Amino acid sequence: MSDNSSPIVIGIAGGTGSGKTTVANVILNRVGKQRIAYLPHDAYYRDLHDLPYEQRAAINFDHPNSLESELMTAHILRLKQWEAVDIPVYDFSIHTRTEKTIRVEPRPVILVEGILIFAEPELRKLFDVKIFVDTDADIRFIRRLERDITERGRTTDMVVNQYMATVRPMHLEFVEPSKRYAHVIIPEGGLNEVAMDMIIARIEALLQKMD
Ligand SMILES: Nc1ncnc2c1ncn2[C@@H]1O[C@H](COP(=O)(O)OP(=O)(O)O)[C@@H](O)[C@H]1O
Ligand SMILES: O=c1ccn([C@@H]2O[C@H](COP(=O)(O)O)[C@@H](O)[C@H]2O)c(=O)[nH]1
Repeated sequence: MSDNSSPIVIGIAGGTGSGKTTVANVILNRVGKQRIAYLPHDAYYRDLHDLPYEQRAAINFDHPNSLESELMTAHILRLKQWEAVDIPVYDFSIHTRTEKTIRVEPRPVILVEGILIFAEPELRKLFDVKIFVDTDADIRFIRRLERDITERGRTTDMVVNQYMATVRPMHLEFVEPSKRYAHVIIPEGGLNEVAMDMIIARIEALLQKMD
């Protein structure tokens, strides 16, 4: 938990396509980007550039081991000490990290998003507020199909095969059970105004305690 002088850490988990980024964007817009250090867990997929593309594409990206969560944990701890961090930049179309990094400055709120952030005990214990975005699997799959084809360079077959081989089983094994750790479960994600108002009010109250 944060003391009065360290940033508040908020986690947003939920299945692929559930609306995590949308919830994060509502928080960023309503609380103000200038008050938030934003860390997507997606940025911490392991660097696989030593492997050929075919081997990279076959990796189970929905298992906790595919992410360098220890680096994210270290970054959150540094941001909590008001130190800046350089986070990796990941390229989903080729399944590996780029050589670029992005500087994230310390801010009063640290906002963390990802499918597996509550499944990792070391990460989970850092959050002051844990939000789980709950969306039916059929809706999530349709959203993912559209997104992976338009933004991540995939074909329908690739999306369907990956979903059946790893996305769905890992969701059932790791993501869905991690819902039990959430303080708040939001149906409808960022478009759920009542839930978003309550979350924003809580964040504002925590920020006031820091002033
Ligand atoms: N409540 C909602 N109703 C309809 N569409 C939504 C809703 N929340 C998110 N979306 C859309 O679904 C897609 C996936 O949402 P996103 O927030 O990127 O999910 P995630 O980050 O969990 O993968 C996006 O195109 C987004 O605009
Ligand atoms: O190289 C990669 C790395 C990850 N993925 C998939 O990304 C999703 C998580 O991102 P969301 O934005 O929450 O959907 C995860 O289900 C991985 O399967 C990938 O396809 N390739």
